[in-house]
Formats: sequence, C-alpha cells, structure tokens
Amino acid sequence: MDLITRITQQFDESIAAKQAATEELAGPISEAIELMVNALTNGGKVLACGNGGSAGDCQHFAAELVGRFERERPGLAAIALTTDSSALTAIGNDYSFNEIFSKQVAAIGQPGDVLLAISTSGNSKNVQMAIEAAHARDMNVVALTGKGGGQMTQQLKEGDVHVCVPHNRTARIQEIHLLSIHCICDGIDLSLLGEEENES
Ligand SMILES: O=C(CO)[C@@H](O)[C@H](O)[C@H](O)[C@H](O)COP(=O)(O)O
Ligand SMILES: [Zn+2]
Repeated sequence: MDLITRITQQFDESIAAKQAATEELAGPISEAIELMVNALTNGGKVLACGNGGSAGDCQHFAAELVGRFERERPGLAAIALTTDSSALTAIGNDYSFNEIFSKQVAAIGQPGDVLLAISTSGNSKNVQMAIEAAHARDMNVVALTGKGGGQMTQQLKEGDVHVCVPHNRTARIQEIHLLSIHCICDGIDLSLLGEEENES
C-alpha cells in the first residue's frame, strides 16, 4: 500500500470512530462538565493523570484550565500529576511506579476535588491506584478510557463519570479523548461565561 493511501485510511478511520462515538459519549461528557464546574465553583480543583500520550492530554487539559481554552476568563484550578519529575522519580524510586499518581492524589487532593483519570486500556495500574486514592479523599472521578473500559470500569462509584470510547485502537481512542477534553473545556466556559455574543 502506498503512503498516501495509508494516511487516507487513517483519516477515514478516525472520522468514522468520532462519528460512531458521538451519540454514546455526549451524555457522559456533559456529566463530566457538570462535575468539574461544581468542583471548580466551590473552591475545588481538577487533578489529571495518565501515561504516555494520555500524560500529554493531562498537561494539555490543565494548561487550558489554568490558562485559557478559547475565551478570556480567570484561570481555573487544575494540576497535571505527570509533570513534576522530582516527585515522579522519587516516588517511583522509593516506592513503586504504580504509586506515582496515587501518592500525589493523597497529598494534594481534597474532598470535593475531581480526578481526571485517562487510560486507553483502562488497565494502567498507576491510574487505577490514583482512582483508589481519589475515592479515599472523597473525590469524584472522571475516567476517560477505551477498549471497553478495562478494570477501571469496576472501580468507578456513584457520582463518578465514565467516558469510554467505543474503539479498540489506542491512537483512535486518544484522538477522541482529546476531542472530549476540548468539549469539556468548552462546556466549562459555557457554564461560567454564558453563550458568546455572536452565538444564537
Ligand atoms: O500514545 C501512545 C500510543 O498512541 C502511547 O504512548 C501510550 O500512551 C502508552 O503506550 C501508554 O502506556 C498506554 O497506557 P494506557 O492508555 O493503556 O493507560
Ligand atoms: Zn499516542
């Protein structure tokens, strides 16, 4: 297969995956928005964790809350737990890699905060342990998963939100995680700022 055909196929697969996911994910994404707006407007914050490409999504999300998404507003309280190399290496070295997020959640998380837990498989142990730590701190969880949700599905409790992308390919799941994150940012701004002037 030539490269252009291969690239075209991946674009087509991504478009199809997004169209297939729209109806199923719109509801959970709106619930995630409500959960985060409630936390952010009551003195709470959002902590985000994930591995690899999902770590990038955590940092992308936190930057759009602390900084801005598309509209001017004061910064919002969000922290990606994937960036502090001293904390990550100390915890990984002194305890275990499985605890690199959960120990941060236990130290920083407060009742009413929200944990954004991102895992395309739903089976990354360090994300699962972060969910346990969040529940122990009376935090709610927004899980972004795929591939049926993995073991994280069984961890979620009443009040948590599960955005599970109906796909089995990590790259396609991540592409829809990023769209979901942007929908969450848009919904938070809509809730805090109202409709934009030029919007009907
Ligand atoms: O971005 C990619 C693949 O597209 C990889 O870096 C991927 O994030 C890593 O393999 C992660 O370790 C996968 O973990 P998870 O999504 O299953 O929790
Ligand atoms: Zn990736």
